[in-house]
Amino acid sequence: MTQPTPVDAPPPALHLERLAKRFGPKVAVDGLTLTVPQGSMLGLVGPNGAGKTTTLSMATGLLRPDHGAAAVLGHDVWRDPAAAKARMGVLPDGVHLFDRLTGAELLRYNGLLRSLPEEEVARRSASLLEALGLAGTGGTLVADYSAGMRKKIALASALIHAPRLLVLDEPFEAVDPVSGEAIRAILRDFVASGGTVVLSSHVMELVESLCDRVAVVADGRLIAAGTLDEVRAGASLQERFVQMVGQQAQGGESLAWLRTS
Ligand SMILES: Nc1ncnc2c1ncn2[C@@H]1O[C@H](COP(=O)(O)OP(=O)(O)OP(=O)(O)O)[C@@H](O)[C@H]1O
Repeated sequence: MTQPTPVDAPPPALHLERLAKRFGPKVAVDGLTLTVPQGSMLGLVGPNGAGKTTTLSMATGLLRPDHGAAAVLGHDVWRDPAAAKARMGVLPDGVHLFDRLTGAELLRYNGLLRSLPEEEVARRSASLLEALGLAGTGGTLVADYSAGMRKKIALASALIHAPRLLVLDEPFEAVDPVSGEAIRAILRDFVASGGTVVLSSHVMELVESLCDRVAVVADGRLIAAGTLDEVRAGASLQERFVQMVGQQAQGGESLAWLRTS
């Protein structure tokens, strides 16, 4: 696979090379190439059905691409999955958790699965539960968690082995503002210490305030990528996004029947 970096440069945190996926007649991802340098926070944005989740699923080894390749810190996700996955923490779309475990048990399970010693798992679990505002609910069954709490425990599970790359599908969805702020602080700190984050979101203001790089996907193709300033080109990200994607809200004449008077 083509590496766009010079031989002696550090490998990118994530490199996607002409990834493609089709579901029956539907082309979900159409030859998408993207490089995410280490130490950056990239926001992946695009309209509903653009192919973001499919891309992230292929990037993280959850969905096998029809064509193309993905590499995490130089390790091919499909040819060397153990090395790639050891370096990556993933918050997938529509997380399926073992919900008959308590939050603390779920973290312990994930920590032990990552070969961490028992005491280290306990230490990291306690600090993650605390940082994410779940300290009082570590003994509650995940089945009894709210949607936002499930998102937070899934994020904690993705962090417990201190990965170098975090791939997060809509990490702020259903999360309250206080927890959202805590998650932002965790992600900023993670990147400041050399980690890399790739997150998808529909909230342009959030991407604008948190990310230093943006990739815009539409119809399974990358239509823009670069630093935040390069992509927004003097406008707000929201304005640029609407211009690029061309799905400006219509006046709603077809909904005239909805007007009551
Ligand atoms: N398992 C599947 N079977 C059939 N079609 C699928 C499947 N998964 C995704 N698709 C289709 O592929 C396209 C891309 O879907 P995907 O979930 O990747 O988009 P997305 O950008 O994440 O959307 P959203 O912002 O709404 O979450 C859509 O047209 C979707 O209907």
